[in-house]
Amino acid sequence: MTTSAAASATAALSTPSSVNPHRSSSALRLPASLRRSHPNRFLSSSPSRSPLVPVSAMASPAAAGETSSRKKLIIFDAEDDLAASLAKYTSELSAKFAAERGAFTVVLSGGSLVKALRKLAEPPYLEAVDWSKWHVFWVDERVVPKDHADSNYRLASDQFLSKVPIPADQVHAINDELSSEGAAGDYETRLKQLAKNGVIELSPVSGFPKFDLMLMGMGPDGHVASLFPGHPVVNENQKWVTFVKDSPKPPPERITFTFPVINSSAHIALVITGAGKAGAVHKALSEGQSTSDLLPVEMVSLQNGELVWFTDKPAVSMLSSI
Ligand SMILES: O=C(O)[C@H](O)[C@@H](O)[C@H](O)[C@H](O)COP(=O)(O)O
Repeated sequence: MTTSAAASATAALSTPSSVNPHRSSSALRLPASLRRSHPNRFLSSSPSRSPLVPVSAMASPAAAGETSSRKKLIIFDAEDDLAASLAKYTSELSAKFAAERGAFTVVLSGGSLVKALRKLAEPPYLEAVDWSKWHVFWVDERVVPKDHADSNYRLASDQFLSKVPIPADQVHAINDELSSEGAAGDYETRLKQLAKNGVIELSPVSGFPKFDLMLMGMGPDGHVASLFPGHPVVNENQKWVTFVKDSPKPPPERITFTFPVINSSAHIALVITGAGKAGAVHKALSEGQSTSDLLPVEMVSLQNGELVWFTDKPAVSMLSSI
């Protein structure tokens, strides 16, 4: 999508303010193909000025006892705007969950997502966020020692966690002394204990853990967490945590949350930037595909929660061909 296409589309859609209190005056009309009923269809927006403008939402109204999910796609002019918006979004959820239940469970991926969190460790968020309520988890981890250059724990620790005062015993890293299979089982056992203690909520719908916020990236091939296209673990529907020994993205051994856990989340922020992701974004937002060849990113579909794609213009640059 060119800038001018985005700009001219920007004025066209108005979103009911009842759906979204943060409504921007600018919103994007997407092609009809993006507004149809595929589970991953979104409305979209291009907030160039506001720090947080989840402009459009597609909500399924929920009757009592039913589930509802909301999906948004936000397109930022610059990565710095994205990082500012992500910090605001996260801090608002932190305040909400800390007030509602005295804990905020946050799940991180590796990759470029971690850099996008940098503004949380700066004023005003550094002082304003109640870090004592945070419990941090990993949606996936490479099976390497914690001080290894490939470790997602180390990445998050170096770039984010070392800069904010989260109590050390609330940072739930994978046990790096175990095999991939052992580490996955151990992590699942620890999550179950934290669910028993009430730190992690359980979804009344699925019985799987319901994390307050997952912050995840997507690979150029459409993978999320360590759930890669065509790998059998994408179909795992019993375990909370599983492992792979043959990840196409090095290193090969990883542990990963399963889709039932990911899709039970209360909120997911999917951070997707750069032209290298444009093909997968295009595929994910295209119609006419069968449900048998879904990319992992297309399988992210919350039962009862909010999924927000935080993207930039290069990442959505192929959408004009839809
Ligand atoms: O450990 C990992 O490899 C990640 O958790 C992985 O799922 C990552 O988030 C994506 O590959 C996106 O990474 P980039 O944003 O760096 O492309």
